[in-house]
Amino acid sequence: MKAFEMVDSNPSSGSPEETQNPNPDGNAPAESDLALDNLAQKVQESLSLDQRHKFWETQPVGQFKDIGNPTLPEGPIEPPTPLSEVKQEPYNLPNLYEWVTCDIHDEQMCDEIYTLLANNYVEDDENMFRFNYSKEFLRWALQPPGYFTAWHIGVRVKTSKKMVAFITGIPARIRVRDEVVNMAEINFLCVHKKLRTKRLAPVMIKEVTRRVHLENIWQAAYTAGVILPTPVATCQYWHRSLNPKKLIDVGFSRLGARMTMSRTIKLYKLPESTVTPGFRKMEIHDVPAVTRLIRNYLSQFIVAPDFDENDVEHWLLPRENVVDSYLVESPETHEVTDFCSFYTLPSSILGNPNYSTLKAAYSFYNVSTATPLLQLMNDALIVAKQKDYDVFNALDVMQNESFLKELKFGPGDGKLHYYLYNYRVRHALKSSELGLVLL
Ligand SMILES: CCCCCCCCCCCCCC(=O)SCCNC(=O)CCNC(=O)[C@H](O)C(C)(C)COP(=O)(O)OP(=O)(O)OC[C@H]1O[C@@H](n2cnc3c(N)ncnc32)[C@H](O)[C@@H]1OP(=O)(O)O
Repeated sequence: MKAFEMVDSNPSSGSPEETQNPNPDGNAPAESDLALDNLAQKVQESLSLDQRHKFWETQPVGQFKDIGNPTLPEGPIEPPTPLSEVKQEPYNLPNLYEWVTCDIHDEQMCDEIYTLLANNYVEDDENMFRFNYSKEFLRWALQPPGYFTAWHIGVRVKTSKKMVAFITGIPARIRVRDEVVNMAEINFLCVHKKLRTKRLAPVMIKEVTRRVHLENIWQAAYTAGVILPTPVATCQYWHRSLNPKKLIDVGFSRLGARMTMSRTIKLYKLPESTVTPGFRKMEIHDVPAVTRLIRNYLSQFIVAPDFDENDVEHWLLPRENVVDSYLVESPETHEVTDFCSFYTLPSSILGNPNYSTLKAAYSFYNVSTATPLLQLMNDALIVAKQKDYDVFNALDVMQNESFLKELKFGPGDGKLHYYLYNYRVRHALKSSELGLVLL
């Protein structure tokens, strides 16, 4: 999942003239406002560090009180328990509700999950946009090689059978420094708006943990927009306008100071076609070459997935309206030298009379060896524009910082925190030390 990141409006941060996230007064904020914003965020973060976390304090995760303690070793926090000691029955839910294992192949089940998420999943702080994961996307996200149906967990109202909560896990091999760890990636935690703050989320998390343990897996990775004990890294989203007029009309971004609409449109204009010779869509026969390229590239990061060919075929082979992948095949040697990819995650635009959907592309995995990363990503922007996306989003993970400002991305105002369950890292990592993108 991603926090919804609306954009900071700091015109001096190297972001383009059109700044994003509207100010109520419609004026560009003064530097002093920005300093106050930063201060407010720091205060918020430290308050969150002081806050008690009744549930998270009981879990094998890095605790705030242990931050910076040099005596604690890196690695698993708790050893695995014998499988025979893992609780065999599901956790108790409040009486009105029941567990359901979700077979996402089932069209009706997929509809129910889609509807729950489309109406209740992540929104931005101002409740202007809500993630609208498509059904094809959910099927892709939940069925990687070796997935477990038992890890796709719903909660229904017993009487009406209405789906009111959801959480998922998928298996993944994730490398932390030299150690490849079998983990679960946890995502799509959602409780219906009418059932919030009733402590249902901790039960959902305990139940998915139990089901992951039953497969003899003891670690997990997840991301959240909220601060919990304790992030292993904190990233920022950046946004590159492709359709600035629409983004301004729907309140995603606003006209920069001293900018007109026509100047803004000109600022974000991209060439009609890509510029790199040999740039083409990835095909199935490219899987071995792309796997080699990506494995080699990801080896430089402290935390990264350990992709094999099956993973690359699943996660990176293009799927219409789900994931797009392009590569550069050298016209001379036919060697695959560069790769870029993005996934499709639209957002519903809430309460706008003219527009209902924001079409967003999210940068996924990118590797450059022969083509400068800047040029490769500019080509990715060009194809995204050709395909009618409104905005191209990227986190500041991997080497993304090297192209964000120059390619006219503007910084978002939210943060995305990365977490590991039952795995301690000694120091918080820089976002550029992360080689992992979760959906
Ligand atoms: C080995 C295998 C391990 C597998 C498990 C690994 C861990 C996986 C962890 C899950 C990774 C999920 C990754 C994603 O999908 S992140 C996406 C989360 N979803 C949304 O933001 C959608 C909109 N929001 C909601 O649906 C609800 O607000 C949710 C469901 C988020 C909370 O429901 P509600 O608002 O009704 O609250 P409550 O009264 O039931 O429960 C309150 C407790 O829940 C803690 N809380 C709140 N938000 C989150 C959050 N995003 N991750 C973890 N914990 C969270 C909170 O700090 C408090 O605990 P504590 O502070 O008192 O201690």
